[in-house]
Amino acid sequence: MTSNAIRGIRRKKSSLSEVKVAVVGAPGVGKSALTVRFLTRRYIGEYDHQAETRYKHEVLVDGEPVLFEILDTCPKGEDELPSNETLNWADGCLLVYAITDRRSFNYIRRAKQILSDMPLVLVGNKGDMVHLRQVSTEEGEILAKDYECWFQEVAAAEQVQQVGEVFHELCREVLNARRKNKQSLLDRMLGNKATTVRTYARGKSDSSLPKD
Ligand SMILES: Nc1nc2c(ncn2[C@@H]2O[C@H](COP(=O)(O)OP(=O)(O)OP(=O)(O)O)[C@@H](O)[C@H]2O)c(=O)[nH]1
Repeated sequence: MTSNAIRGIRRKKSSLSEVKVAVVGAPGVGKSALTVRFLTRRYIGEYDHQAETRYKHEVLVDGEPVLFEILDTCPKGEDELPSNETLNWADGCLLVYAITDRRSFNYIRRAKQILSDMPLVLVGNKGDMVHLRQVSTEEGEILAKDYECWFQEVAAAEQVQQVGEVFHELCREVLNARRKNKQSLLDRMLGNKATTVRTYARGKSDSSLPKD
């Protein structure tokens, strides 16, 4: 392999962003169906797993390579909220409820109370089951406005592109938040430096002033 090729691979690897996503929601809302849809483009109707599952998946988001780490959480019941370990691990959360299940919408409100200030996307799944709807689209929109996050109703059972977009949007939010944090850190550092320079300059000019 030529040295140019090696440099190319190194550059590509270093530009790969890693984004850790926790998929959070009450039992049975379709967390696994959404995750598997995004990972494989397939719909798995019955996904029997008893424990949380972690996946890695590399995709292009807006033309940039991103390595997703996705934690498909698996609460044992409606009272089990995501653990601190999960929340500390995640860069962002996909909050999933089913439009056919009012209690799963209430689960999201309870889960949100323990979330730190992190990028979120709110998803109302099972959008194909409108005849069994218990949560209106407006309620989803109002909650998302309250959380200042992106919201979409989807159907893991029927949609591929829309489900992918939900994950992509969360990725954009995470990368934006990361950029903002970096920028504010940089501003703070530059701000401190500027203060130092100013102090030094004044000191110098003060000492060069003729004394009365
Ligand atoms: N009609 C319909 N059914 C869905 C959809 N998404 C998931 N389901 C069904 O809902 C049930 C639960 O889906 P899962 O993906 O296992 O839900 P989960 O949130 O991962 O459940 P837990 O692992 O128990 O927390 C399954 O029977 C799925 O086939 C959807 O978009 N539409």
